[in-house]
Amino acid sequence: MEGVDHLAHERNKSEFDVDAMKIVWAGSPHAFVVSDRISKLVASDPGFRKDNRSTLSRKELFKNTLRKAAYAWKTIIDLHLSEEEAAKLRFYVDEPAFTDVHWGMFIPAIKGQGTEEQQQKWLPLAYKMQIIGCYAQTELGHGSNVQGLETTATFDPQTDEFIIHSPTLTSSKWWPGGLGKVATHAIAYALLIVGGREQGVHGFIVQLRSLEDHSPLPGMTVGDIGMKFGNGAYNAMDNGVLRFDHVRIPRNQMLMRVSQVTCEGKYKQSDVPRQLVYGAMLYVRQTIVADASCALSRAVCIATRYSAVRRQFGSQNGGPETQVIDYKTQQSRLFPLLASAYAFRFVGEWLKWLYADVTQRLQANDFSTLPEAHACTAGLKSLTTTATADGIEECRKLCGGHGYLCSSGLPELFAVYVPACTYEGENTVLLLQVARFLMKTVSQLGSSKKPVGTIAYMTRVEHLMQCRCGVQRGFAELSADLVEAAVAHCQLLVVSKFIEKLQQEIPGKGVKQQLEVLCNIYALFLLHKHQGDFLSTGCITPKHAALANDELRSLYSQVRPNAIALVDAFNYTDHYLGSILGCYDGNVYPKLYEAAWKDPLNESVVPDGYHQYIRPLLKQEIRTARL
Ligand SMILES: CC/C=C\C/C=C\C/C=C\C/C=C\C/C=C\C/C=C/C(=O)SCCNC(=O)CCNC(=O)[C@H](O)C(C)(C)COP(=O)(O)OP(=O)(O)OC[C@H]1O[C@@H](n2cnc3c(N)ncnc32)[C@H](O)[C@@H]1OP(=O)(O)O
Ligand SMILES: Cc1cc2nc3c(=O)[nH]c(=O)nc-3n(C[C@H](O)[C@H](O)[C@H](O)COP(=O)(O)OP(=O)(O)OC[C@H]3O[C@@H](n4cnc5c(N)ncnc54)[C@H](O)[C@@H]3O)c2cc1C
Repeated sequence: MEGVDHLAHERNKSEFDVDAMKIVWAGSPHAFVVSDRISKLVASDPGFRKDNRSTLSRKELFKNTLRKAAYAWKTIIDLHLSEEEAAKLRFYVDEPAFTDVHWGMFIPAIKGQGTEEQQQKWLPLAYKMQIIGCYAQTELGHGSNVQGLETTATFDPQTDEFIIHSPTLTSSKWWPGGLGKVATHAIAYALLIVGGREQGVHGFIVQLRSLEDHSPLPGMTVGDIGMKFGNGAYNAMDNGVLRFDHVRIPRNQMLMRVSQVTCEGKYKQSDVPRQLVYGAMLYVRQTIVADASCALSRAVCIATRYSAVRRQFGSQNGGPETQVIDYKTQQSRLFPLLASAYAFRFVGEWLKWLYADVTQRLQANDFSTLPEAHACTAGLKSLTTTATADGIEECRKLCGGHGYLCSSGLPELFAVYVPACTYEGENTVLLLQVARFLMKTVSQLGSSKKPVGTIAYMTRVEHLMQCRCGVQRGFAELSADLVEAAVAHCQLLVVSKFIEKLQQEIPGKGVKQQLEVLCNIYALFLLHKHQGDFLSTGCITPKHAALANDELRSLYSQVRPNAIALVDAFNYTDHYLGSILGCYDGNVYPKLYEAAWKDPLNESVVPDGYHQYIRPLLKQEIRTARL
């Protein structure tokens, strides 16, 4: 039944103002208007079609991605879109591409680590896409351990140049997105050697390919690293390999905000901390947290709508079966994920503020909050991406068998999303950074240096005041426990930022009440999941635990009538969702049926290969056939 809203009865049940919730989700009325307009623009333009992605070969997929990126750029120019609108357009085009890294890493690295002069030279070219950049840090043999990178940048005072070189196979750059086939330039990270002395890892702007015919410049061996997890999905991205053979670049192409090399060959450090070399990672981790709520909400939207459409068992007197969303087990798996999507949205908003704050301070040479900003971005990146990747997979299972179809949108979403647990800092490695920060704080408790900001609570935890161990002592031995402590610290951040959000004025009938329910679900679900830890540490009694579980069940019942409206508030178009199971009108079965016939296998009734393989089998001619 085309045109009928099969979820209308669900929408009629909702107890709050969905339009007002859409604005809360978007962040502001302005953000909502921009997001709404651009998502509809992309959805209505056949040039951004994506429903055939999973059936394309790698080469076709990649070429189609190039076409879309060029088309997106033309649209941005033709419509005079602002930077904010252009970023939204790329977001809703929803295809991993070299442009993500160009805008998301190459430009921020120059902004954060380049001098004024370098920014003036390179940024206008990058903004106009007259050069396309990638971020070449990771090597075949070294990813997490940045200080272990082997690529060298040796200063030659005779020519005022750096010689960039890959001395070993393991020093080959390996993974950078956009590097394989597209990027003309890279921010390449290399061990700086000046006057025979190693000065640690620094970033360099290196041209990779000719701006005339795109051929690699002399001394560069460059290509794609090959197929990745999932058909379609992240294979639209040309993650690359690069080897340098004594490539020479001018001295002024070392990013010199943090430290400089003079033409006489003197290495000088500014009074900004060395850690600013890692600045681009701080920025991207913050954007990844914001993105986690998008990916999780997308999966949750699909699973929630489909759970309201899908019916199994419970038919009474020949009436309809029960909607699976009414099963308590389905609710107990789905609603904590719905709550998490909202929780990550708000902690992402807060992290954006924290990042803006630390950036402003750094510009004024106040470096005091950098360690906290590093711990927050690293920890929340780890927590939200792990939960989102697991959550997408849970949503797939919540959709039963149909969740396994590519047309559900969930396999591709998972395949594209799951590397977020690894890139931009492997999640366990990042939690160890948080643990180190926490242990440092503990070791300073009782001194004159009082913890402030997100760690201020530590002074109130009595038994921490008794800890007097050095940071390093026992760290490695206890690292598995410390990682759990780091997760707990980050969960505390998520919960407290959700609570702070609720303390703000939130307009719209019933909106605040719904958010309170979701906040309580998020917190109580955590308590439920980690009941053992809470009980064993005496933080709660068994009675508290039982009360919390009762409350959780009651909260699920409160969410139930509002579930569809709560996912409608994400305001996703059917194009962006890319899922038959999650389509707005809930008309799932005819769409699934129709889509099946479009599969390339159904182009012929009798398949290719029948005469060669099936018929000889059936006719028992297999032994004589030439296979
Ligand atoms: C389809 C796309 C989907 C989603 C994306 C959505 C949005 C993103 C938008 C744009 C991005 C575009 C595309 C994304 C897709 C993929 C791109 C992927 C890119 C990459 O992966 S780039 C490579 C990233 N690599 C890493 O992250 C490496 C991880 N390793 C490290 O960070 C460090 O080596 C490590 C682990 C921190 C160790 O550092 P080190 O060896 O120096 O040892 P220490 O532990 O002693 O640290 C020294 C000192 O420095 C402090 N510190 C460390 N890092 C930072 C930092 N970033 N900022 C500030 N300070 C830092 C540390 O705490 C120590 O301080 P202390 O001495 O204790 O005071
Ligand atoms: C899709 C994708 C896109 C990427 N894009 C880019 C890009 O654009 N540019 C770029 O430079 N890089 C990129 N990368 C590389 C990425 O940043 C690295 O893969 C990442 O930093 C993890 O490093 P690794 O692969 O060396 O993992 P490893 O560090 O080898 O991790 C392997 C295992 O060892 C464990 N481990 C490592 N160190 C420790 C430790 N100290 N203590 C305890 N356990 C440890 C980890 O927890 C993990 O379980 C990309 C990667 C992917 C998958």
